[in-house]
Amino acid sequence: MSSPVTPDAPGRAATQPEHRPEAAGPPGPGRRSATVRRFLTSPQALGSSLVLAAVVTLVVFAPLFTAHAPTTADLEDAFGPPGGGHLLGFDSSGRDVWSRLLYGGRNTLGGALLAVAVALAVGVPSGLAAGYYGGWFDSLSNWWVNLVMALPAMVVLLATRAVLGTDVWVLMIVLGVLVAPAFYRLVRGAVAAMRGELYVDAARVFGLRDSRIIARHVLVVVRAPVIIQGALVAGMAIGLQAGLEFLGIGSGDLPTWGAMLNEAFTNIQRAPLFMLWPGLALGLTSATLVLLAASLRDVLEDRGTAPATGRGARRGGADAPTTLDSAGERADLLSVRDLAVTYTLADGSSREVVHGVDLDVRRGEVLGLVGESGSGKTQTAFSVLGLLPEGGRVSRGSVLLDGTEVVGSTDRALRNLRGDTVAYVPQEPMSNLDPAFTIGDHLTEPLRVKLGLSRAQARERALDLLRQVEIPDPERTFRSHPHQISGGMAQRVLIAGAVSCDPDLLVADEPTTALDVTVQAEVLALLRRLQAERGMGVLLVTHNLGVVADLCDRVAVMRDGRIVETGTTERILSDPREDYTRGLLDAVLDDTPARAPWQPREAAQ
Ligand SMILES: Nc1ncnc2c1ncn2[C@@H]1O[C@H](COP(=O)(O)OP(=O)(O)OP(=O)(O)O)[C@@H](O)[C@H]1O
Repeated sequence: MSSPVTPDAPGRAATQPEHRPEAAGPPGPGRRSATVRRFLTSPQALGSSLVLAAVVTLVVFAPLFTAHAPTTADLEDAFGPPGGGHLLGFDSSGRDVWSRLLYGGRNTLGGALLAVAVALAVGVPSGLAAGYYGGWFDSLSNWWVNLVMALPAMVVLLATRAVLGTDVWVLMIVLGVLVAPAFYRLVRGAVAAMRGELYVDAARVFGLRDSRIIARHVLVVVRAPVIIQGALVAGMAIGLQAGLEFLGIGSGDLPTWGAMLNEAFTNIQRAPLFMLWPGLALGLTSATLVLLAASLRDVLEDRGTAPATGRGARRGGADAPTTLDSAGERADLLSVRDLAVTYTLADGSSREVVHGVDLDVRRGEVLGLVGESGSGKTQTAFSVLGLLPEGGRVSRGSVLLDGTEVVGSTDRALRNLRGDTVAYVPQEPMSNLDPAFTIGDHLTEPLRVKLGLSRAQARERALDLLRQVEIPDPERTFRSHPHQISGGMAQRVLIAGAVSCDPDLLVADEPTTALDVTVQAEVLALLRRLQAERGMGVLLVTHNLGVVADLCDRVAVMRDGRIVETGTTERILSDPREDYTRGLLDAVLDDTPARAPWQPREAAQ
């Protein structure tokens, strides 16, 4: 147990925490403009995108750059040299090479684009769903992906040609399906890694839908790697398609760079230069795509990354026996009865970690849930929020929140409760803020979604909330990213977010544990003031009896997954009936150095 801290100066919430130096991350104008700036100052990124843009322009606007049709043949012109408006001369059938190069590029690039689009359409949504939801869909899609990856692409394409014909577009669709696993694996891995991040939970607690969380928090994470992979796959598709055409497997009558190569190869003795133009076009485009992918990786991935503090990181392990306290009439705001939480472990066995908990929080009341680490406080709190970690479930009991049963509720019903009936203040403020978004984004999103405010109204309200939580420079903080503010400020921001939709109940899980001692006192004072002003009920999870003494009306003491004693704070602190509670109190006295009576800081120095 970390050493308990009793707030020194109740009621005084100073404004001391300041912005962190800009050196901690990209400065001022925000990450988007920093990314653009990085892109524009990278010669490789700029050069490759300019070359690609030139190729695409030539190909897309082919009629503007050539007056000749790519299929008009005149055998009299066969192998004719450049001249008379024919920039690169004639091929073996007397067709204009320049025009075939431009129109052929349309089919080659269009085919590659189709393959990438199919791969994205198949790979990204399935990767998102498998990574985010896991479960049977994940198992099934992994099996399918392994199967597809085991198939040799060229053989499948040859078989497709035999069955479905020589249409190059059909071949590209099949190629798209074959390369979709590259996107699937990339996205699934990234999403599964961030699924446990606390800011994803925080977004859920704000009552946001899964689709919105995925669009807002998850897609942002995979956006950069998907773009990079897209450029690489496009280069690969161009190469594969040209290879097929070169082997004479594609549709011979459609001009493509691969078909031009094939035709040039058959005449290599007579006109070796024929190989040059399609080879150059293919080489230049593929090399440009690879260079562009590499520079996009440097530009896009040079961003702040989420602090890797998944929720699993702070869990311990223990199991144990039984006893129960409290019951009687159920409170109007939160009433928990006989709550049990069970985890399914990796070996398939089950483990009950909360064993029949009863709890009540009345409107405007602050209940402290105390107990040593691993006693089940957080599991109880997560059950109230309907937000148990993966593998955990409420295996028994009832959680009535403002008259609505949380246990067994649909996602929709839970979303309706979160934000305006119940809100959450977490233990680790930084992990609960998505590093890709500004503080303003974090605060305005729930206001717009839950309260239906316009962008301008949400901004005003968010700034007002920042003022209420005593952030010194609200405008600046609004524009800042999480890494630009201190932990204390981040916790104030999360408290502002939690009270933004006027919840009836605030669940605060060790809200000051991750903060340093001086900031702890300020954040507690802030919570006390907001609770009093708004008349909120609070379920305060803590192991710190000092915090309990300062904030709580009543206390429930938890041990090994059970409530062992409940009572008013005064009674529990002055006359504990259980040895365990007495032990907790003794630990506070043992751990805390003897202190002189409180006096103002200046006087104490
Ligand atoms: N994902 C999990 N799988 C299995 N058991 C878990 C999991 N998460 C928590 N537990 C177990 O549940 C019990 C209660 O954990 P809980 O996090 O509620 O404790 P706590 O009192 O909040 O402690 P702390 O203050 O350290 O967070 C512990 O024995 C823990 O090992």
